[in-house]
Amino acid sequence: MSDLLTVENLTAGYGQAKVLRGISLRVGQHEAVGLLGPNGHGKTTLLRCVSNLHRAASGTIAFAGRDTRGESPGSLVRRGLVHVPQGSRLFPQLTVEEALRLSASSSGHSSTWRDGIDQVFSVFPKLKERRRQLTGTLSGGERQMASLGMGLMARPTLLILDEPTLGLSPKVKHELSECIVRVRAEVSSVILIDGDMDLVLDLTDRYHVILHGDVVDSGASDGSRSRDEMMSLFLGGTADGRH
Ligand SMILES: Nc1ncnc2c1ncn2[C@@H]1O[C@H](COP(=O)(O)OP(=O)(O)OP(=O)(O)O)[C@@H](O)[C@H]1O
Repeated sequence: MSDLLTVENLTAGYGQAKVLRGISLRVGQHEAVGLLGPNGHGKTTLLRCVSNLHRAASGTIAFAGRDTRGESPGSLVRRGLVHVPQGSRLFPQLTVEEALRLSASSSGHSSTWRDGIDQVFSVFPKLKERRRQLTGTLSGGERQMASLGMGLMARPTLLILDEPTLGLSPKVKHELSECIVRVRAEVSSVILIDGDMDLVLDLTDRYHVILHGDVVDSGASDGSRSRDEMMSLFLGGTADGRH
C-alpha cells in the first residue's frame, strides 16, 4: 500500500519541554489509523505538527509524496490534508449551512459547495434538519457533527479527527461513531484520536500507542492484542501487565 502520510524521526516540544522524541509512522491510502495513549503524551502535538500548526524541531513529514516543510496550513488543506481539532470552535452567528459553505469556499471548493453539502447531509442527516439553525445553539453532539461536516466540505484525502467524541454522552457518542463510519467511506484516509479506546479500535484498521512522545506499540485494530493488554500499555506497563 502506498503511503499518503509519512512521518520520520519527528521531534517537537514547547520551549525546553520535549514532547515528541523521534516519532515515526505512516498512513496508507484508504486506511484509518488510530492513535492511542494516555493524556499529555503527545498525540495532539503530533497531529498539529502534521498540519503545520506547530513547528517540529527536527524530522520530516511528507504528505501525498511531497515534503510539507515550510508549507502553510491553508496550502495543506487545499492539497487535501484537513484537521478537525479537539473542541473545534464554530462561528456561532452562522447557520449550519453558512458554516459548511464557508468551509467549502475557504478550502477552494466554492464552485462545488452544493455537491459538498449534499454529501455532508447524507453522512449527517441530523445536520440537514438543523441546516438553518445557528451553530451557536447546537447541542454538543450536533456541534461535533457540524465540525466534522466542515472538515468534509474541504474535500479531504486525509482527515484528521482529534477527540471528536470528547464530552458526549454514550448515546450521542454512539450516534457520532456511526457518522464516522460513513465519513470513512467518503474520504481516502483518516487519523483518529479519541479517549475511548474501544471506539478507536472499532473504527480504524491499524493503531499506534504513543507513550512519552514515541510509538511503543502498533498493530491491526481488530485484535492483534486483547483490550486488557492494550489498557496495560496505556498505563505505562508492558503488554503482559508487568510495570
Ligand atoms: N501550547 C502548549 N504550550 C506548552 N505546553 C503544551 C502546549 N500544548 C501541549 N503542551 C504540553 O505538551 C504535552 C503533550 O500534549 P498533547 O496535547 O500533545 O498530548 P495528548 O497526548 O494529545 O493529550 P490529550 O489526550 O490530553 O489531548 C503535555 O504535557 C502538554 O501539557
